Parts: sequence; C-alpha cells; structure tokens
Amino acid sequence: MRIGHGYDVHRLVEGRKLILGGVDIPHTLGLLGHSDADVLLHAISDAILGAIGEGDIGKHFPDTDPKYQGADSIKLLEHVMSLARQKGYRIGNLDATIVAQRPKLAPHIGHMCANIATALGCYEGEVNVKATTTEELGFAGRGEGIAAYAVALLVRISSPSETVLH
Ligand SMILES: Nc1ccn([C@@H]2O[C@H](COP(=O)(O)O)[C@@H](O)[C@H]2O)c(=O)n1
Ligand SMILES: C[C@@]1(CO)OP(=O)(O)OP(=O)(O)OC[C@H]1O
Repeated sequence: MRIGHGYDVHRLVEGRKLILGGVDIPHTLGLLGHSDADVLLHAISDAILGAIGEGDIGKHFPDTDPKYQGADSIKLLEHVMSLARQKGYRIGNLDATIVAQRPKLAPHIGHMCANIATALGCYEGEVNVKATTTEELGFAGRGEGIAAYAVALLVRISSPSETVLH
C-alpha cells in the first residue's frame, strides 16, 4: 500500500466558472487558473501522484504549456490514474476536504464523488469529499480563494509491468 497527500489553492475572481470535482457550481465568483482551476481535482491528482512517487501536477501538466489552458481537470485526473495503474495500483480509498466559506457545497458533494469515482475507475464508496468553512478566518474565510486537501491510499494490484484493467 502507498499513501499520498495533496493540497491546492486557487483565487476566487469575477468572470470565471466555479468548477469543483467536475461540477459547475452556480456562484457569483469562480476560480482563477491556467486550467479550469478545479482545486479539488488538483489536490486529488497530487495525492495520487504523491502515492506513486511521481512528483506533482505541475511536473506532468506545466502551467506554461498552452495545451493545458482551460484544461478539463477530470481529464488530468484520468491521466494521473492511468499512471498509477501502469505502476500496478488501484484506489484503496480517497478522502478530501474543500475549504470554502461559500457557496454551500453540500448539495453538490454527491455529484462530485460520482465524477471522481468515474475518473478513477473505483467505487463511489471509496471516495469521500467534505466541505468546511473557516468561520470567516483567513483567505478562505474572507472569500478570496478556495483550498482543498486530499489523502489517497493506493493498493497494489499487479506488478508494475502488467497491464491492468480496472
Ligand atoms: N462551503 C461549505 C462549507 C461547509 N459546508 C457544510 O457545512 C458544515 C459545517 O461547516 P463548518 O465550517 O461550520 O464546520 C460542513 O460540515 C459541511 O457539511 C458546505 O456545505 N459548504
Ligand atoms: C493544472 C495546471 C495546468 O497547467 O494549471 P492551474 O489551473 O494553474 O493549476 P495549478 O494547481 O496552479 O497548477 C498546476 C498546473 O499543472
């Protein structure tokens, strides 16, 4: 088994969509980034890359590369999971926390978990996403940005050289 941790932050600005866990969430502000700025999927991607010893998303998808401008972070996560599979791992379980003062995310969490499970080729029961405010403290509390943390446990399913369908 291998464990990995991920953390990401994106600034909230006007004129951008708020996409979290692949869900387009109605809000007056959205997250700024080179990609679609899906801070939750970036933290999850980093957790998986960490677990397999493959650095971070900046290494695999540089924000200097125009190819990733406006990129759908679900596609980036799918690619990260394909690297994990090539190394012989599947998801054991994944836990993540979104830190956002607003909007209320609870109504969207189920949809996020379904999107993430589909991208990772795992069961929804292996994916848990939570949300918390910071009681109006700090950058998240002031509504300047949203942060996300993720921890991924990966389980070995084969030797690294085997092709694995999951
Ligand atoms: N953006 C958010 C933040 C929190 N929630 C939900 O509210 C619960 C209480 O949050 P506290 O920060 O006061 O602990 C939390 O457990 C979430 O279920 C949310 O939906 N959206
Ligand atoms: C996702 C990438 C893709 O160019 O860009 P951003 O959306 O800016 O996200 P960030 O977490 O700042 O950096 C990682 C980059 O790989």
